[in-house]
Amino acid sequence: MGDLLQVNGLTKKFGGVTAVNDVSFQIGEGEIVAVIGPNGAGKTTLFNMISSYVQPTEGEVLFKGKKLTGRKIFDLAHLGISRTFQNLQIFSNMTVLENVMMGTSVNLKTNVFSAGFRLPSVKRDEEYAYKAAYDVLTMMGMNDLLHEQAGQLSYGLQKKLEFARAIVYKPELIMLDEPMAGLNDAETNTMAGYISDLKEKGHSFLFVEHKMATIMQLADRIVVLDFGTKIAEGTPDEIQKNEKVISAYLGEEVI
Ligand SMILES: Nc1ncnc2c1ncn2[C@@H]1O[C@H](COP(=O)(O)OP(=O)(O)OP(=O)(O)O)[C@@H](O)[C@H]1O
Repeated sequence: MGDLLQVNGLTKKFGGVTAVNDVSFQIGEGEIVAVIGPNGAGKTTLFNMISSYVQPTEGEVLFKGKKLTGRKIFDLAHLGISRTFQNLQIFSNMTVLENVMMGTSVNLKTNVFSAGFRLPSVKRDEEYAYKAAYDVLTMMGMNDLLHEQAGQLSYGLQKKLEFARAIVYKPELIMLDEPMAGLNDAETNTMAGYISDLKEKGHSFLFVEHKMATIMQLADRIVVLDFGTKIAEGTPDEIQKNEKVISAYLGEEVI
């Protein structure tokens, strides 16, 4: 399995605080990697560096051998990387369909939402965006909500909507920051099902999550952070038995 993503020695210092300290790991094609660790361990900062929201103090990230570090956020989408956020980032005043259509703009030649002229290329792009968004929303059982205002949806549905927007342009690597947070058990299982299905289709995932059962079920490999440092990496089985991880994070009850 070739490496899709290589994280090499990432460090981030905020003034006197070292939020992430010399963290390295890889993600192979079609692999699901989870990042876990106690609150404040540096998970979100690591995520932000990988997705170019935050520049590292040291280290670099390669995607299919190309350097990501220093690129614009929009470039990442073009390269085939998407991400969701711990705090939902949907367009509340737009409809469900429009939100997901926005996610397709990376694959379009024209800007569907600002194009003033009714050129054939704009129409083709609009049709593409509509069909791609419709197909994803149908797959996720949300096709009866197409014209609802996104801000009016329940929290669980808004999480699904953000996920739909992240996957609509079929990125190779999908980064999810706490995709199950705030979801009930049924919603969590549904979300886990979508992730497994996409893995079957060859997509790779990097996700941060606190729900242990879901992580153990989904992840091929787990990276554990504590105080910004990687203290362990391994399969779910290995991580559950790792003494350092148990004392730093998991506690005795999980084993
Ligand atoms: N912009 C910032 N400026 C200063 N310190 C920051 C900044 N962002 C994060 N930190 C600090 O870096 C450390 C890591 O924070 P981070 O949010 O990455 O942890 P986390 O593992 O994602 O936590 P949680 O599980 O609570 O989301 C913390 O000590 C935090 O206070």
